[in-house]
Amino acid sequence: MNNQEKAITLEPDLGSFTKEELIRAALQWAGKQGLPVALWRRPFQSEVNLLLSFEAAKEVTQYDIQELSNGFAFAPFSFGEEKGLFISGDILLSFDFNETVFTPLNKEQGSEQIQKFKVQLIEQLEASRTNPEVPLNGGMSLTEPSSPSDYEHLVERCIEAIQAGTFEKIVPARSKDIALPENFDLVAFFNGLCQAYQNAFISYVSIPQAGSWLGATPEVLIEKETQVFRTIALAATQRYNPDASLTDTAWTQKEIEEQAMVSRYIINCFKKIRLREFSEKGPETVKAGNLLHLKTTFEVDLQATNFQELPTVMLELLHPTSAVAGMPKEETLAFLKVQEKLNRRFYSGFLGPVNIEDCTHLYVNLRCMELAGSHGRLFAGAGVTAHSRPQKELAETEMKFNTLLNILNQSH
Ligand SMILES: C=C(O[C@@H]1C=C(C(=O)O)C=C[C@H]1O)C(=O)O
Repeated sequence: MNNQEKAITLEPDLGSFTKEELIRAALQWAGKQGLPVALWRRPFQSEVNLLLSFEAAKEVTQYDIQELSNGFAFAPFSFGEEKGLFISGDILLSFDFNETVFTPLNKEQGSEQIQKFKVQLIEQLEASRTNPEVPLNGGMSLTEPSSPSDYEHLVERCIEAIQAGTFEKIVPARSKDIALPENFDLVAFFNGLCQAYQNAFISYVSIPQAGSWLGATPEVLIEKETQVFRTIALAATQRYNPDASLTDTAWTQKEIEEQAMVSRYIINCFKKIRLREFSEKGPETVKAGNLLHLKTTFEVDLQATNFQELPTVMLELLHPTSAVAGMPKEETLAFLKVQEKLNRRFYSGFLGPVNIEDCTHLYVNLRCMELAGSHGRLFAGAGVTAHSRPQKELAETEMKFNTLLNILNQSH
């Protein structure tokens, strides 16, 4: 285990608690003290991770992957103009099958911190029996007007702007406020998402400066697994039909072009930094919950190209990609700022573990919602091109909201 002390297996005194009880108590512990916390499950993994920190999340203007300690990144859509957040990890809790492992990430304090934390966690586990509620960060006002017809008009304005020639593609977004079920259970909802969406990155992040966010995103922004760098171009959307095979899925010209633009955007980023040695696989049809998308995967061997800074450089160049903003980037960002009338906050920003076990996995924060009190605010966008139809794009945002809504309704 790189940079980290040997993992300490859970002592028997905590062994009688279930994974759900431990997760709940750890989230409550962090919430009560106003400390940041991140809970996630990576695609196709059974392991659930929970990162705890003993200090506030740091505000950052850059994520230097080579320099950062073990932690979790949480960046807003307007990262660059606004600061991003970084949770420096002190303790990593990993839950896999019936085993829970506590790993100290902070070399100086290490195992002593774990022992102290376990004592506090036991107290919290007791308290949790009488009050199972997980405290949420944030208290957004739920007043943003974003009616379905407002969105259709926004799509119309996007189509007009594209036809006028300045833009190739624009991705307008909207939000939808919902009342949470009376017996809302965050941990049950998180588990429901993990079970329903094997190929998504499931996350719950709660940071006093950012609020509390839940999501099930299908989109990798950048990944570094030891010496492999990876990014993907994901776009185009249709409803998943369980009776049809993925390989038989037909895509319209509009959808093929829309996704090709995202691929082109990534290749242009590689060109900018004169990187020629990359592999490209796709486009292929992939399932994301109730939806299908087109995806192309790009990989680079960091050792062979001798380009260790690549993840940091590509992160700066890629975000926000044309899958969530548009093409050309700067012009669409300026257009959306005036026209969208939505504070996206952390929706379509990025998030994920950094330098944990020598891997970094950053995802685009899609299919997500912000939680506040008894309400949630869902966010979704759709790629608009010259051939878009407002009604269809509106329906697409509803389908994207359903990624979370279907499971919320099922698990309560
Ligand atoms: C913008 C979103 O999704 C993105 C846009 C897509 C599209 O326009 O078809 C598809 C996948 C994502 O890259 C979202 O989920 O809110």
